[in-house]
Amino acid sequence: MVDVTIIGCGNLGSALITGLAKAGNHDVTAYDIDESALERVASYCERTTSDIEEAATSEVVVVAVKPDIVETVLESLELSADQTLVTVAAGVPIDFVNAHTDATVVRIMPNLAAETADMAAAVAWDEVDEGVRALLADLGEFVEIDEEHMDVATALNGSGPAFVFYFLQAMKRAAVEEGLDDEDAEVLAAQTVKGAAETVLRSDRSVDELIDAVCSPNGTTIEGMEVLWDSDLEAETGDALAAAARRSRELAEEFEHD
Ligand SMILES: NC(=O)C1=CN([C@@H]2O[C@H](COP(=O)(O)OP(=O)(O)OC[C@H]3O[C@@H](n4cnc5c(N)ncnc54)[C@H](OP(=O)(O)O)[C@@H]3O)[C@@H](O)[C@H]2O)C=CC1
Ligand SMILES: O=C(O)[C@@H]1CCC=N1
Repeated sequence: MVDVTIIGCGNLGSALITGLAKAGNHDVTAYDIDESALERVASYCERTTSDIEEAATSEVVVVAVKPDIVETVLESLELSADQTLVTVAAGVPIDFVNAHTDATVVRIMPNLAAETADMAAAVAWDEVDEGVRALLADLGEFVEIDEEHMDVATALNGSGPAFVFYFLQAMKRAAVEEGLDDEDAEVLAAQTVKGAAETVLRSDRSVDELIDAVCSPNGTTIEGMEVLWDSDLEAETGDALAAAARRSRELAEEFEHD
């Protein structure tokens, strides 16, 4: 059992706590200044606290507050060199966190699918931290990257779930327009996205080969694919990803000027 504290139990922190509870390999302490946030996660963790000193005793401490609150939290956290501090905040550089703590700093870009242990995460570290590796492995898939690529990871797998939710909803709405029941359309759209993603992860075939495999000659799929290939969807998706990455770089600049 690795002792983990999650500081900030909002959207992301609560997803991490719920996912870790399912995996069952961590002793989790939840810390937040908002009592109602602690109440919402209480059944998924060993203890909740609003005492920062109690929160600071774990081997791994994850700071999951908004980027502009990170400095305040770091200033109140007394960690030692044998502890690990995990930062998840968009745009907050490792150097900035290092300047505020004696702990080993690991930067990750997680996502909301931590809740179901289907998280995609990118991690940047000077050397592998076994405690964090075990935590990430429990919550889904992760890749190791250089910190300079954190902005694009933030756009791809941090913001990415929102982009996919949007596409899923567009598919669902179109099916409802065609007459399908709302709930049935949601189940079919969501399971289709999940199954397609799982197929990409598990298959040896490329995405183009998989598209080909669905497109029967003179069948239905090719009619829909012709519409997508003729549209601006690929370029617009690229623009969305670039906008999110640009914002991550902007946030980082704010910390560099501190
Ligand atoms: N949401 C996402 O999908 C992802 C988020 N992230 C990163 O995770 C971080 C958190 O995002 P998110 O969960 O969406 O934010 P939320 O606002 O949902 O959660 C933050 C939580 O921290 C609490 N909080 C505020 N100040 C303090 C403090 N001083 N000490 C402890 N807790 C505090 C907030 O309380 P209150 O509401 O009362 O202010 C809230 O409960 C961000 O840095 C973001 O960049 C990374 C990847 C994905
Ligand atoms: O929107 C944000 O800033 C955070 C970081 C990635 C996902 N949510």
